[in-house]
Amino acid sequence: MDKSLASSREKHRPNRLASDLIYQGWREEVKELVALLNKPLLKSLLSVHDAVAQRDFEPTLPPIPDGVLEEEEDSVKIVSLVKTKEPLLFVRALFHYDPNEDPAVPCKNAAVAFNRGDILQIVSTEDDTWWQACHVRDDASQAGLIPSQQLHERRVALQRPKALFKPRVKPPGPSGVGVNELKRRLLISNPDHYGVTVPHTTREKRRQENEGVDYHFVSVHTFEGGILNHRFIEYGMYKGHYYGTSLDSVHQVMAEGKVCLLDVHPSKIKHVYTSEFRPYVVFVKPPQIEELRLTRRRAKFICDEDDTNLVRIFSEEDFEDMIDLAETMENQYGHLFDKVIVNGDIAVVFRELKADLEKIAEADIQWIPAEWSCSSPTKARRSCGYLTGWI
Ligand SMILES: Nc1ncnc2c1ncn2[C@@H]1O[C@H](COP(=O)(O)OP(=O)(O)OP(=O)(O)O)[C@@H](O)[C@H]1O
Repeated sequence: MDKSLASSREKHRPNRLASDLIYQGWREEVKELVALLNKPLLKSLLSVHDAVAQRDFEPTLPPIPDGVLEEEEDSVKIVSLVKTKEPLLFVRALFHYDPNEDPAVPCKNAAVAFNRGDILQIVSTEDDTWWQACHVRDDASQAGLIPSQQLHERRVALQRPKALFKPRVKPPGPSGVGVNELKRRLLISNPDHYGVTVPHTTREKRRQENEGVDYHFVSVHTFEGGILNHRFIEYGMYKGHYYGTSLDSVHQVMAEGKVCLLDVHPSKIKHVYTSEFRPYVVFVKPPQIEELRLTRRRAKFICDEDDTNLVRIFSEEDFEDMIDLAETMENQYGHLFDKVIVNGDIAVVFRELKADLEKIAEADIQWIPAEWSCSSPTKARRSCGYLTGWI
């Protein structure tokens, strides 16, 4: 498309178009159109289009030095090396790094410390083990060494889960950290916006239960077919009956136009880690033990002892297990989490979570793996190193 077309669209920015259409009596359609045109994805698409139409992407070449063309040589080749303003790549850190705690870093003073969530500009990936990067938040920041993706992945793979050495911890076990409480509060706060999945089970339907509301009641044959066809995100057996959460049940919630609140063990996140679901993963972790004791004084939780569900109050041992298990999970799966919240004061935590989810829904902006930016639905392996795309 040529410049004249691009500049003609410039004149028809949403506001001008909107007032023309409102004048013609298209008020509702106009609102929808303006909302659509203001979506970040569409805006980016239009700005890329304009850049291409105006050939903005071409580097500005420096002028040819005086006298070069007057030289007597038969053929003069002018080679210009131009470094564009384009950076090598931006990444968002998925783990915390402190060179002072890293005995392997070649030079602590030449390394860059960062926290989970920081945005870094990668300057060099030439070395397999140590990359060079600087912080984006800070214009004056110097580039320095950071562990490469490969190095960090190797380190994580070598980490032994702490739980293996702690016989009291029973992963995945009842955590009681408050995931259901937060889900329940989100649902009540906006039932038109949030939804939850209906699980499948092979046990008999009880009188007060409804098919498709409490559970999908299915035969063992159907359930096992679902397992074979990888239709379950998570499943297990309790008192001789299967229970599970299927991918289809997530589709059902999404088909109603709702955000699906899904509670899964971190090891199962990979099943929904696709461009189709684009999950936003929130890890709920317990506060320090003093705050746990204080906030959970009156709380009760369901635990499974000798195959029986018991409702009981938290013991000191439950608190310690909860903290240990959360630490193990965060070490092992921290790279999969978009947000970590510490569930201390429930009212404060709920407000924070709700505001965060609303911000994401409104802005329609989320960090995603770079491979999801291509059009076909893809599964991604979120590496424990970095995420490299931002949409
Ligand atoms: N921040 C909090 N302050 C006080 N009580 C809380 C808080 N968070 C959760 N609770 C209470 O702790 C108990 C266990 O919470 P909840 O059932 O939500 O845990 P859960 O993580 O979903 O556990 P499970 O995975 O075992 O189902 C409930 O009685 C809940 O009301």
